[in-house]
Amino acid sequence: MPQESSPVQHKPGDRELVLRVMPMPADSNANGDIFGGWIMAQVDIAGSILPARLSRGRITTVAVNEFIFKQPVSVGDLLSFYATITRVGRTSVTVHVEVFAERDPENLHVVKVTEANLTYVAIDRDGKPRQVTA
Ligand SMILES: CCCCCCCCCCCCCCCC(=O)SCCNC(=O)CCNC(=O)[C@H](O)C(C)(C)COP(=O)(O)OP(=O)(O)OC[C@H]1O[C@@H](n2cnc3c(N)ncnc32)[C@H](O)[C@@H]1OP(=O)(O)O
Repeated sequence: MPQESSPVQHKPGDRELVLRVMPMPADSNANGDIFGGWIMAQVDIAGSILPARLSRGRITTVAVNEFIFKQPVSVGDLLSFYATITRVGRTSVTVHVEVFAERDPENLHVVKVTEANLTYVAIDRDGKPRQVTA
């Protein structure tokens, strides 16, 4: 664990658990699986954590470069979101997010359900791009 007062450093390639969440019945679609849009929203939040830390301020999502639903997600799956910074530009940061589902406590197994690449832009108070690092 970092000391409370020390800034957290992230280098491209470092993978970090940034979010854990369990979908509920209200997040289901007509097939009984979890809505893709719900998963996308969680991935957007998870992907924003490292760029927000790195840029030390406001960020916004500029692009979802790739998004793959590899396996359906079910109510009660424990989802873990791992993020890796893959590129740091002048004002933008690109992140790879992998989502794993831990399911079936009686026969516990872990499945990669989703992966995505997203790009975030550091913005100032007026919503204009600003440099990621000073
Ligand atoms: C404290 C620790 C805990 C942290 C914990 C904090 C949690 C923190 C939570 C925050 C929560 C956020 C997560 C919700 C995120 C939303 O919900 S965001 C909502 C949806 N997004 C929006 O509404 C954005 C709308 N778009 C815009 O406002 C403008 O297009 C932008 C993004 C400011 C960019 O402005 P622009 O003038 O077009 O900028 P431009 O100079 O052309 O490009 C800027 C950069 O973007 C890149 N770019 C542009 N288009 C693309 C593209 N299609 N693909 C890839 N890159 C592109 C450019 O290459 C450039 O990068 P650099 O070369 O400078 O590195």
